[in-house]
Amino acid sequence: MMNLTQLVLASHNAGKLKELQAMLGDAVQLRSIGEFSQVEPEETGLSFVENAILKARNAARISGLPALADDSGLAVDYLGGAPGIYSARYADGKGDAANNAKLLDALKDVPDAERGAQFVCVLALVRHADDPLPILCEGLWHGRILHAASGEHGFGYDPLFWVPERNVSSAELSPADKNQISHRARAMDLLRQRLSLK
Ligand SMILES: O=P(O)(O)OP(=O)(O)OP(=O)(O)OC[C@H]1O[C@@H](n2cnc3c(O)ncnc32)[C@H](O)[C@@H]1O
Ligand SMILES: [Mg+2]
Repeated sequence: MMNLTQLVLASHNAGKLKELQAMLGDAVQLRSIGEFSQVEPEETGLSFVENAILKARNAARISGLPALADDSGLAVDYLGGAPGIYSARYADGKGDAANNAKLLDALKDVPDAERGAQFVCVLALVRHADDPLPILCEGLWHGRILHAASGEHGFGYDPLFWVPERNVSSAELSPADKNQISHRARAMDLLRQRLSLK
């Protein structure tokens, strides 16, 4: 088994780093790829899996450390799974607020019953840049897209994602609660099992 006291997280998203480090606890220290490079790799894959592997390999190459990547996004039923792997770029790189505004507009007048969506998270772990056997773990979180933003916690699309288990938006969940039930939490549970971490 690999020595995993230190991993580089192949992400420039501070929200992901915070959540993943909280889930891992003290056993594994996540170092941001931002310590090594500010250049973000182009996400050229057509699936979450491809993009997660691409980001993990890139970070391992740059840092010389084993690397964990998180490729995630929001798949909306009414939009045939969009924005999906393009979630971060949905409003052409103008950021979270613009992404949320565009999504609300795309679902204007769509009734609740047709506003189903899932958050998706794929975690990829490589021991080194050319690792032929990346560990892949996926987590899904089912919910619905609200008609207006609500809540201040989290990041990205959280203010628009209604969580049926709690009857609030995911931005209204405490960070600890989100980290128990989110797509990312589910993927991380699987990863911990694969690595025999507790
Ligand atoms: O690629 P890295 O550097 O990791 O950072 P990123 O923000 O570009 O990450 P992705 O390419 O995986 O795109 C993820 C998109 O999905 C959104 N997203 C992912 N997880 C989320 C969560 O838990 N809550 C809200 N939005 C989330 C996020 O805001 C982005 O728009
Ligand atoms: Mg990205």
